[in-house]
Amino acid sequence: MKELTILSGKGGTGKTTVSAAFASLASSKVMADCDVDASNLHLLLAPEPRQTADFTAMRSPRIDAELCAECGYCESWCRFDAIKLDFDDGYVIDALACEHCGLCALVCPESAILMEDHVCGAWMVSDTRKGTLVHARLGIGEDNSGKLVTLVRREARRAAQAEGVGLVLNDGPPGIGCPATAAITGTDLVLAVTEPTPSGIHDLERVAELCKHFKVPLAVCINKHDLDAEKSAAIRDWCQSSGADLLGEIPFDPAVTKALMAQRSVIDADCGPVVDAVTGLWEAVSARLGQLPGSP
Ligand SMILES: Nc1ncnc2c1ncn2[C@@H]1O[C@H](COP(=O)(O)OP(=O)(O)OP(=O)(O)O)[C@@H](O)[C@H]1O
Ligand code: SF4
Repeated sequence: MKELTILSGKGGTGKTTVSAAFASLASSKVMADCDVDASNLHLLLAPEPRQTADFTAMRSPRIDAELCAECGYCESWCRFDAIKLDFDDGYVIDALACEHCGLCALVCPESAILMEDHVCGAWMVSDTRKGTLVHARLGIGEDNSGKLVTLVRREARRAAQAEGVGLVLNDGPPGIGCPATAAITGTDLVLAVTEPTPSGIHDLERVAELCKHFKVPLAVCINKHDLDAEKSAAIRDWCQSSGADLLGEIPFDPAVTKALMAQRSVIDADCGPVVDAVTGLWEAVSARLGQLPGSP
């Protein structure tokens, strides 16, 4: 089984546009929406959930006032200043400052601090007109998005195995933080969708560093390449000098936004020259995946 993760660093470069197009072009695959903070692939795929489950993760610690000896040990260890002495309530935890590291529970000599799980989101396995989609929803203000991305990927691989499907397509999150890291570790190939803008180029370099660190091969696609010829040339040069495979370039076309507003992929909406560009990109990505170790 092969796993492709589509990333960008900068948000809004066209990850979901490309992921939805690949979902239309790949004959056999399971899709995973790894943008759990602001998922939007489901808007294009009209999923019908066939399995729904709670996502539980570690919450803020709770101090049991009965057991607490008010020694102040936890306060002195907490590097986030999240534990304070309240003259009425004894030692209390500031939920906004707490980073859930759990150190206080480890150091408390009275075992007075409890770490409890709570429901902070949900994940779903759904039927769509393009095949199975695994997606998730993180509650407002909740942490643990990296953990939820890992869960979504695991369930997508599980579904692919059960269905005898050889490809998992991950629509990745923006940025290079914890959710992006969780979306690329152990994946076979990252396709970075970039655009010819200063932040597009800057964030492409950051994605490349991340891929290098986790030893994941990087391929690149320039979306809206005709909006700035000079910056697109700079991206081509960068790909050549850094050894990243430039696998395709997609022109700007207002029909793309119209297609997405009609909840259709650019392939299904037959978006003129964009269709040829994305089809060529998909063929190049498939060929690249086929050359990777472990391919039939
Ligand atoms: N080639 C293109 N021509 C014209 N508009 C485009 C093109 N590609 C993407 N867009 C538009 O850019 C916007 C962002 O695209 P998309 O949602 O695919 O990006 P994203 O990287 O998934 O964003 P996010 O980081 O928010 O998930 C959308 O309005 C889309 O219609
Ligand atoms: S370390 Fe334990 S006993 Fe000491 S103040 Fe903190 S919660 Fe109370």
